[in-house]
Amino acid sequence: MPSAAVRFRLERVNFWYGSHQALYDITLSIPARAVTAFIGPSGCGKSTLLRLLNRMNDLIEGTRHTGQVLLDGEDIYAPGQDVVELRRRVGMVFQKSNPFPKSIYENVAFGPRMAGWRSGRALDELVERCLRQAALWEEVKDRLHTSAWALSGGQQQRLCIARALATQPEVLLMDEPCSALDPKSTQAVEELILQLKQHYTIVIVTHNMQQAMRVADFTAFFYEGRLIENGPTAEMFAHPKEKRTADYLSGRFG
Ligand SMILES: Nc1ncnc2c1ncn2[C@@H]1O[C@H](COP(=O)(O)OP(=O)(O)OP(=O)(O)O)[C@@H](O)[C@H]1O
Repeated sequence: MPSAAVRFRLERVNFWYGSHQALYDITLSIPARAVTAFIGPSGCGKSTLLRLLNRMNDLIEGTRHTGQVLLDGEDIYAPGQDVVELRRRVGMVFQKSNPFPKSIYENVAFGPRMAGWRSGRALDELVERCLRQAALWEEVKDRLHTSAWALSGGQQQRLCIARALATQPEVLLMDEPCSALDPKSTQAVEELILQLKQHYTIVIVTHNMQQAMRVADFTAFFYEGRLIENGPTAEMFAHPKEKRTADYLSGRFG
């Protein structure tokens, strides 16, 4: 990849669910303060690879990997690594928005409270800042203490982004964040992603190639657990080097 600072570096990563190998020999750099998209047909391992980046796969019994996953040069799987701190640094937003059954305010305040923040002005300011960053503040500022479940799907997804931002992460992992959203909400979330990349490293799994074109600086194409090709998005879409990439991008399969 080009000269941008590397945030994640994967070195020869293999991954298994029990005896089923889902990833093969993945070597890939993920640049800082840019958006990287993982694309490829269903089941090719995009989500598995995303979950390796903040050790969410640890929660699935019977999984194991070989190779190295380096964050700022440090192996996140090395003995003694603090997984709670890792997940604070590497936040995650899921396909289906999943606000807690609490108020809008408490959804955003949840992570900071777990980290020891008390009620007060500093917490109010943090909640406001995150809601502003998630482009939701104007829509909810008069009803912060009402249920998050009363928000629309697109608003709930932006709330989940605000909640992820509240622990002050460095990286945001997004697993198909727009797949349950209508076009207008999708546009709002995409605009947000473009804003956020100024401060955060973003990795997004998407089935939507137009979305990858619109938001991603870099794209990695996977097929049957292998990384087939990666590089700057515009270049890869215009001139794919591999036939399988070209076939996928042209809609011939997937
Ligand atoms: N919890 C699990 N237990 C066992 N196998 C799994 C599990 N999750 C995923 N797999 C398998 O690992 C492979 C990769 O799955 P993964 O969900 O990473 O693919 P994906 O590219 O994200 O797919 P999709 O686009 O459909 O979400 C698939 O063969 C899948 O069946």
